[in-house]
Amino acid sequence: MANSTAPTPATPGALVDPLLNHGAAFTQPERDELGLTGRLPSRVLTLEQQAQRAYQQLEAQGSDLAKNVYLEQLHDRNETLYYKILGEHLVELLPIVYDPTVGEAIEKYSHEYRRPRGVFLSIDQADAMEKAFSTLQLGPEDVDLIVCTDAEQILGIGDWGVGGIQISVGKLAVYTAAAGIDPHRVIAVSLDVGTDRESLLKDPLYLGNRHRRVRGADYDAFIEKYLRTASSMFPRALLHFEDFGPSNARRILETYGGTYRIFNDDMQGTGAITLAAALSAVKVSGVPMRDQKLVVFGAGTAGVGIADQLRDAMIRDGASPQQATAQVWLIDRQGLLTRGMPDLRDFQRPYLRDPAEVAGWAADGGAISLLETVRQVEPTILLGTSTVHGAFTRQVIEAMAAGTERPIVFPLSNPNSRIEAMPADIIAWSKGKALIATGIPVPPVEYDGVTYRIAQANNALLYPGLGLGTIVSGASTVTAAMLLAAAQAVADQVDLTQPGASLLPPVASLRESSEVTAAAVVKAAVGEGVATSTSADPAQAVHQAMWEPVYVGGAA
Ligand SMILES: NC(=O)C1=CN([C@@H]2O[C@H](COP(=O)(O)OP(=O)(O)OC[C@H]3O[C@@H](n4cnc5c(N)ncnc54)[C@H](O)[C@@H]3O)[C@@H](O)[C@H]2O)C=CC1
Ligand SMILES: CC(=O)C(=O)O
Ligand SMILES: [Mg+2]
Repeated sequence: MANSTAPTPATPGALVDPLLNHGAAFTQPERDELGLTGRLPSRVLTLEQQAQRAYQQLEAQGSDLAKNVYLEQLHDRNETLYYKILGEHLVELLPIVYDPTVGEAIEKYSHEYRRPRGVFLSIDQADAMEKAFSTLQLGPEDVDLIVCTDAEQILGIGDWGVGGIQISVGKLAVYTAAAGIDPHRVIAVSLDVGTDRESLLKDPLYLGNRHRRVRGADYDAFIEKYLRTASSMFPRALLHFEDFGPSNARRILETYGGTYRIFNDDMQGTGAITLAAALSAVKVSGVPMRDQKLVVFGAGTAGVGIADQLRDAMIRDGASPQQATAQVWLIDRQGLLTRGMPDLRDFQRPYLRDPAEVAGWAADGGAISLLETVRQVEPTILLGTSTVHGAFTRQVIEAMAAGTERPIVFPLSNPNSRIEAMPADIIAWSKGKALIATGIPVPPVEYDGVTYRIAQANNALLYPGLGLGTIVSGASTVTAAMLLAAAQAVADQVDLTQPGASLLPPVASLRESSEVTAAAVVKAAVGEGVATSTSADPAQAVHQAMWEPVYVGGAA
């Protein structure tokens, strides 16, 4: 049969644009005004009725990935409705649109693909960057936030090339659901520099650049061009960096942090939320922050970002810089990191141990294991940012519990397949003594008559409030004092009076918690002199800035 040349009937714009679409909730006058007469079933629904229907459809999906795909389709159809059901079911749906299910969506991106969301910037067409942003038709005042990734270290699952766009999309969804960042004023970006994952390079359906990662001077020039272009086209925007590889994450922040309004979530956001959990745990354990001994298992972007923040907290609590640094031990693939080892990274250097100090720790003269380090050091805090599932064995936890009364154990690796140990095991092995926070959401654990609520030390519990405070204050940079204010504000919201209490506020109260955190960040930005917009009442300014999922007249 010959293809028809007749034009396809046009779908009216108000039904196509997810930011404008109200679907069956368009009122009769709106339908007339927007050219929708006869293009919708006659009944006009409320947003609440639409949300009820969409939630029923969602619940009928057979798997978490299917739910993620359903929600993304809704996101692409009607953003107000998407955020309505996300906000109403945040505890249930955060793990679907974000960690851990987003990891699966990223792995399957090229196969589950329906339609694009965000801006795809290719290193092979670096000169088209400005043109690509221009297609959004947004002016210099119109953008508050851009989340970008080059996807080299997605969560704990490694390099996923262009599929990483979904982490930018997921992080933005959390910003809006958790802190009311206006979804009309944000952009998700993929910086496609290629991928080193063989399975993607061989996959005929892979949607990204089918070549290896570009590194070196060309990569650096591409990042610099992105920073220049994004910040000159959208000077108000906070530039959030997510899931870059360890060699680039810190370098980009350190090179450009003083010049551009950059935030590295894996280093700064993770460091701050872990500090908040540690502040709570220290209150319970009774060991002062200045005396904490920290073993980091997995000394990459997140692990050393956290070590830096905890070391600074020890210094603020009275330890000398030298003492605080000496109270941190890093373990990576080579075992305990000591001076003179090959393949060390610059950012690990402050914490390297003297080989003489640890001589004899390795039974066979080889690598010094986690277990041996725990036995020798008797740490008070054990941090997992290694992506090694099961690395915190019973022996490790028992050794830790033998050395300290209330061991603080934070297995932070995501997603579920990467966590270093499950809380139920850590609680049983430590006989209920461990103070725990994880990256993934974990249900409460019953042990010996106590209900242990497990804090989710995922940067999602902090970065939305930090971002909102940065946007409301118009801060020119994200300073250490703003990060500290956010961590302290999160920690201050925790009630630790009950045995087994969570070390962090629950996801159920994330929106309220983000509002409080944002006000503290605004005050810190003003105090630091980096705010460009001031208000007599920061809490009120934050409250007013928060977007709500409601239909605003016509197709607004
Ligand atoms: N809870 C949270 O908010 C966050 C959690 N993370 C999690 O932390 C993990 C690491 O993420 P990044 O720091 O971005 O990655 P990264 O690649 O920078 O760091 C991982 C480190 O673990 C080391 N490692 C791998 N195998 C090891 C082994 N067998 N023994 C010891 N060390 C080993 C690697 O060499 C690397 O230095 C991921 O699972 C990620 O999901 C990261 C950011 C935030
Ligand atoms: C939570 C997060 O940012 C990560 O796992 O990379
Ligand atoms: Mg991340």
